[in-house]
Amino acid sequence: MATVQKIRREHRADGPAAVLAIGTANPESFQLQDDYADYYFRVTKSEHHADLKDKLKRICKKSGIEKRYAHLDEELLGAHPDFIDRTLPTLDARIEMASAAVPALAASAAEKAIAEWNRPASDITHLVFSTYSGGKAPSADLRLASLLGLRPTVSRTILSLNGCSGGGKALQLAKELAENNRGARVLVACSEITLLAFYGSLEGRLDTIFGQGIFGDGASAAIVGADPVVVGTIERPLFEMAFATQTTIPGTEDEITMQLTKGGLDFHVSTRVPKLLKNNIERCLIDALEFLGVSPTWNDLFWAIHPGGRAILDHVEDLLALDDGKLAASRRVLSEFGNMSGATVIFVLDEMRRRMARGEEVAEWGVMMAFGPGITIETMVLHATCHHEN
Ligand SMILES: CCCCCCCCCCCCCCCCCC(=O)SCCNC(=O)CCNC(=O)[C@H](O)C(C)(C)COP(=O)(O)OP(=O)(O)OC[C@H]1O[C@@H](n2cnc3c(N)ncnc32)[C@H](O)[C@@H]1OP(=O)(O)O
Repeated sequence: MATVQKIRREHRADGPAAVLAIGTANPESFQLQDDYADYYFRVTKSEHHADLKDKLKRICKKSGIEKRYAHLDEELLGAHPDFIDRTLPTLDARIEMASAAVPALAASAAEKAIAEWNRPASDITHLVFSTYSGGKAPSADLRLASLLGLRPTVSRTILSLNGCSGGGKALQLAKELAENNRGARVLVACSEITLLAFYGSLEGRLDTIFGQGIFGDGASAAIVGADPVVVGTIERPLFEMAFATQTTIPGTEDEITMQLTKGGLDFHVSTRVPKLLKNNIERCLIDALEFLGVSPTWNDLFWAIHPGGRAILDHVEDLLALDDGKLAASRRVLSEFGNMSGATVIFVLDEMRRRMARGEEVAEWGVMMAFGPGITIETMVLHATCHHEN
């Protein structure tokens, strides 16, 4: 008779989990940051809020963003003018729209990841899906499984309202699943669509103006698995996942919040967030790297930091005295897409592997960090295996 220990040993993977493929997608419609304040106040018919328009212009100018994508374009908004007024009961209509758009965008990203992975979608054993843009069951994870033709036994997990830390958490869960289930192949999908939180401006609601200045829509996907199939180089690891932690900054529950209301998704991000992160991330980094028994200088590592805002990247760079270019992957993603909440950090990994393939980043070891409500800090130590691949 087999023992539980023996069964456990046989069902665990031998090697560490690794990111085996990445895909990303955005809606077709985009706005240039330089034009955004004019666009927003025109389509929301709020030109009379001149002071708020000036504020949005200031935020856009300092955002480090050039372009952002959005599912809710002028035409769709024209068909739903009630979305502009946050006091109207539009939640049902927003959720209906998001429940189709969120999995569809996730499928576009996942199809690219699966094509790169080089194996059929039916080989995926687990799905971890993260989004703040939902409010229905069955959720976007089931719809995505159906769009991709995943097997009926695929084991699904949905993470809701994790905000900007959702991608980090989803990757950490994927690592645990892959290492504890021999042969598992986990599809991580993050899909964020801002239409739940799109309102016209209102005096005294500065969160709305802030959100309009930095957030955008996007979906990202990664395939995670241990013990890659190397015969015929079917699977090629990009980043081995060495160690992951989650930390919550005590007493910061009210600094980043999200709540579904009858009028959509209400959110608040305090102006203290960049400073709070600056004061707390070094401890997370030291703990994660001490556990591994290494103490590199910060510039010896590569950095895949969630670009929650330009000020967050500036604070991290300053705190760790990082050389110019060390945060180039995060800054480029911020510039090209804005803050796509939980989806963003996988975009940064995608950009990082391109930089590594071009020889623009040579560090072998690195850190991925994502930040969200809590305030939660997700930290993962990565070992890159994609430097000399292309
Ligand atoms: C086409 C796309 C369409 C998109 C539609 C989008 C619709 C909205 C959707 C939102 C959904 C979001 C839900 C997710 C929420 C969870 C987010 C997270 O988990 S974690 C998110 C983590 N991300 C962050 O925490 C963002 C980090 N922050 C930053 O990166 C920067 O502060 C900055 C870029 C925003 C401004 O640059 P900086 O160098 O600081 O420049 P200054 O000091 O000169 O300030 C300029 C003006 O900005 C003001 N202001 C600043 N902050 C806030 C605020 N929080 N609050 C309000 N206002 C704020 C400040 O008061 C000043 O006003 P004024 O004096 O001129 O009147």
